[in-house]
Amino acid sequence: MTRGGAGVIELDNVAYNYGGGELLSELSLQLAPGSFHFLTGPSGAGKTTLLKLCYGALRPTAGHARIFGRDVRQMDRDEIALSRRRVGVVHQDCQFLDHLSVSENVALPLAVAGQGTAEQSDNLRELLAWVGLTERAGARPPELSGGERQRAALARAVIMSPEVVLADEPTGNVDWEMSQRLLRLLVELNRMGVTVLIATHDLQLIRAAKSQVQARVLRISNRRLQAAGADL
Ligand SMILES: Nc1ncnc2c1ncn2[C@@H]1O[C@H](COP(=O)(O)OP(=O)(O)OP(=O)(O)O)[C@@H](O)[C@H]1O
Repeated sequence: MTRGGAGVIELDNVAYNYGGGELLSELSLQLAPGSFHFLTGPSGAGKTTLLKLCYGALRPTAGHARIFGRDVRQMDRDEIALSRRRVGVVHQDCQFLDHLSVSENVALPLAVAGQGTAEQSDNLRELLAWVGLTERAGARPPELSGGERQRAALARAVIMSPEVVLADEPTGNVDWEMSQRLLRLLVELNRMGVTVLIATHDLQLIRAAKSQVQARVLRISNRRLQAAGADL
């Protein structure tokens, strides 16, 4: 079976363990097209691991992970790489190449996909303006502030016009005003139809989002995924 339900990404009774006992168990998640989810839970609970299961960087040790209806177990590396063009990831540590400029880092997924220079520069200009980094296009990543890094990481995640964005602590290490700005960008993407999942410790951010978007809040607790309490 490769076809699942209606989710763009689905985890079906998934477990994961890195070799030292089960980190995630009996975990099911369906990201419906255009939905907005927050994923929370204590440090070390497995949020980053769950995100990696969602984009095929890890394969479940039990259960099924489906990306656009395809079971990850049945996808080879090439197919996973292709599906990654449809899933933008904002990594917790940004993962920039420090010897390249901001614009080169943001454009990297386009270059890897072999897309032409004219197209690249149009997309790139638009995107850098969207995240407010036009003036910083030539800077190297180590010269950026925390908020600039996070915005550059978001721009890189969406340069391939993905259908899904998975953001791992996209507002880590930035002040409240900047975290609101990043949230607005993610909400804007969602309004354009992009499915969004944000992993975050920041419960204040989740509360602030409630007035902007209808979001489902999930929490990893004791290896399992559950709906967060109404206090959030
Ligand atoms: N490659 C790995 N090999 C072995 N253990 C790992 C690996 N990656 C993560 N872990 C362990 O799995 C657990 C969950 O890590 P993960 O990064 O998924 O949690 P998290 O909820 O995202 O944490 P944080 O909120 O601190 O970022 C941690 O105990 C971590 O040490």
